[in-house]
Amino acid sequence: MLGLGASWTTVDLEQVRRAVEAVRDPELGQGLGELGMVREIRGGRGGSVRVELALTTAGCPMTAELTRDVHAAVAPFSGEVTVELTVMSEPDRRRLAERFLASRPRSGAADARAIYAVASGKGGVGKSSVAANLAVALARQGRSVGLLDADVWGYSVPQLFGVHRPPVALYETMLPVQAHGVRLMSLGFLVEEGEPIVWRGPMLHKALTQFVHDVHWGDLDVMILDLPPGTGDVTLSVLELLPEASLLVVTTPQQAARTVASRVGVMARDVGMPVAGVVENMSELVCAGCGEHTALFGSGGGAQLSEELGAPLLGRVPLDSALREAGDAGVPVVVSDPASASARELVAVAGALRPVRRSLVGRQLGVDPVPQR
Ligand SMILES: Nc1ncnc2c1ncn2[C@@H]1O[C@H](COP(=O)(O)OP(=O)(O)OP(=O)(O)O)[C@@H](O)[C@H]1O
Repeated sequence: MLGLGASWTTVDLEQVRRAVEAVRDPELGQGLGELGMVREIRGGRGGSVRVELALTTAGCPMTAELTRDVHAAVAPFSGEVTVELTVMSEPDRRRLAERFLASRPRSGAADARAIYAVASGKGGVGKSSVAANLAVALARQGRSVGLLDADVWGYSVPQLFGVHRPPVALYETMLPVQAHGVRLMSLGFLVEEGEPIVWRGPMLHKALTQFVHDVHWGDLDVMILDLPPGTGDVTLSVLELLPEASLLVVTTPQQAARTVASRVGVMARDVGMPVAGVVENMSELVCAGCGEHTALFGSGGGAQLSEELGAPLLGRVPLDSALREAGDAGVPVVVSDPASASARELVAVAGALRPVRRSLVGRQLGVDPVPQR
């Protein structure tokens, strides 16, 4: 109360401040109070409130979402809310970056409680679609999830999540882009849309090392890697950087696809990497009208591969136009059409995932469900 007449504010500004401080920054995933972004909060005539926030960068891509969330948080206390956005001073940005660096898990993404590297023998079998939807399904089950697009030449995470903005960079650290509850990083965020990556091996290795170690992933329950198809250099680099990863192999039911996918399994065995499971994608096509099942790409590839690799077949995702349309629209199918056959199967795969640790005696050890926080 400022005591400037009956028409002046009767709003409890301390209460408003607490509500604003509790709003989570959509990009940074932390409370605005904790991030030091809440500046002045002033009451005005007729119970109106003016909230001043300092953003990390002038071009912050999430201002609309942030403003909306602050309005919603203050609405119960005040009739009219104005949100004014300014930019942090350099010393404040530096302080925030230092705090991020100090609180960063020592090995970045490698400290995630479970790491799954999603691989395939060849391109186009739906590896990225599976990786993206598993990440979102796990996030919707309450896990903190990161998705690193290591498919450097064929990056598709920006398209699958419908985000094409660069990540926020704060001095020596970069913050993952958040979408559908998942923390994302992809080379595709750092180049112009559609621009090809023509980097040589050492540059790619350096970029991936930075993605793993220098990005502020925060405390992750699950890290999912979308590997390039096959068993090339980039795949080996990533697996070296994340030695605790277990492999998830995606294949179609087709015998030819199964054969090339089994090479990935051989590579995993050679580098001592456990295989968490196999996902068969583009299994039967189910006719929406008559319910008839058609094995467009043959059948049995997933089951055979699972037997060959001694790893469980975690699911058979049908060919489904809902999944393809969702990918084109930039909203993963588990969000856009959760009742579709493909979404239901992908959620079931997420529920069946179990990390497998390397055993000291050469035997794989199954451990309990994706660890809880
Ligand atoms: N179950 C499915 N039903 C229908 N369409 C699918 C299914 N899975 C994937 N697709 C579609 O197939 C295409 C290839 O999928 P995706 O990009 O996920 O494959 P990929 O194995 O990651 O390919 P690459 O390795 O070449 O990037 C996409 O257009 C995707 O929408």
